[in-house]
Amino acid sequence: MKNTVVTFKNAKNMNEKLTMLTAYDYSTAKLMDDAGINGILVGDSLGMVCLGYDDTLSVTMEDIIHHTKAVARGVKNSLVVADMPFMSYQTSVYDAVVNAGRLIKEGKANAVKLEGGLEVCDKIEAIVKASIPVMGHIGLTPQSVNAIGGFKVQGKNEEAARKLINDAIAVEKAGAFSIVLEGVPSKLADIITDKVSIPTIGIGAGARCDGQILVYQDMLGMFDDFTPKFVKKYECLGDKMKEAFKNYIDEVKDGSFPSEEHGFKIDDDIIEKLY
Ligand SMILES: Nc1nc(=O)c2c([nH]1)NC[C@@H]1CN(c3ccc(C(=O)N[C@@H](CCC(=O)O)C(=O)O)cc3)CN21
Ligand SMILES: CC(C)C(=O)C(=O)O
Ligand SMILES: [Mg+2]
Repeated sequence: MKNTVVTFKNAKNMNEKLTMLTAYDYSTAKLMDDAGINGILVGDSLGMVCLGYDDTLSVTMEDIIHHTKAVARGVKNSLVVADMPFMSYQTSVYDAVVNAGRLIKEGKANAVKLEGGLEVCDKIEAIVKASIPVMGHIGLTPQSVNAIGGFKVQGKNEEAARKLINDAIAVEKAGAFSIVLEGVPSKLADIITDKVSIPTIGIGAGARCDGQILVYQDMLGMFDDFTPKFVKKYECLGDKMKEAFKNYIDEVKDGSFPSEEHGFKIDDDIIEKLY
């Protein structure tokens, strides 16, 4: 059945965990959708895992739209959420609504996600007023990497913890249907999950969140530039892929690929005429 923002809200009330993964292309999204994932995020982590940047700041609207279109074509039942890239919503409420609209209209996303607490609530409110569902994202917010001074766990002291609780409440009040908690101590994430009536989706935020999300290359073991503590590798596909690439190289070099079965036939009398 098609997952909607209503599915997400009901899941919290039913105490049923929500599952999300990132995806950036058609075939990966299709596999996840077939597997029964609730939501797929076209994350701006795209910049790091697909495009090779050191952070997410260079990702553009065009990048996200391009990849969201591909993901949306692969999906039947998952909720497609597109990340609003850096500087597509921070600049003004107007920019936020226009760019959220493009992710829905051109990208075919079902919802958008943007980073921040109290300071972005005017944008969340305006986008929601335009009938576009918004997912919040607080804690470790990678678009603030230069302001924070790295990809670091947030909310470790009392003041910062209180700020995160207030941010979550503000984001809910602004109309978000769900909120990502990234890089937050587990016991603080528990408090936030209890304080808000929208589902919390955790990544490095413990087991009591209403749902979980991971970057798919991380959980498949396909990305090793860095491995956050919160990543569990369900597979080591990177090693398996490298092995397959090596076998292909060896077989082409030694002539065992392609074999006859991989070729196409033509009548011998035609070939004779060509000689
Ligand atoms: N592949 C990938 N996975 C992600 O989860 C991810 C991205 N890329 N790109 C966008 C952001 C950046 N994220 C990151 C990046 C690094 C750490 C990290 O290295 N954390 C360390 C230090 C934590 C600390 O010092 O507080 C860790 O051990 O987890 C965490 C999250 C999460 N997102
Ligand atoms: C890690 C998730 C939450 C994200 O924002 C992304 O992949 O860009
Ligand atoms: Mg992101």
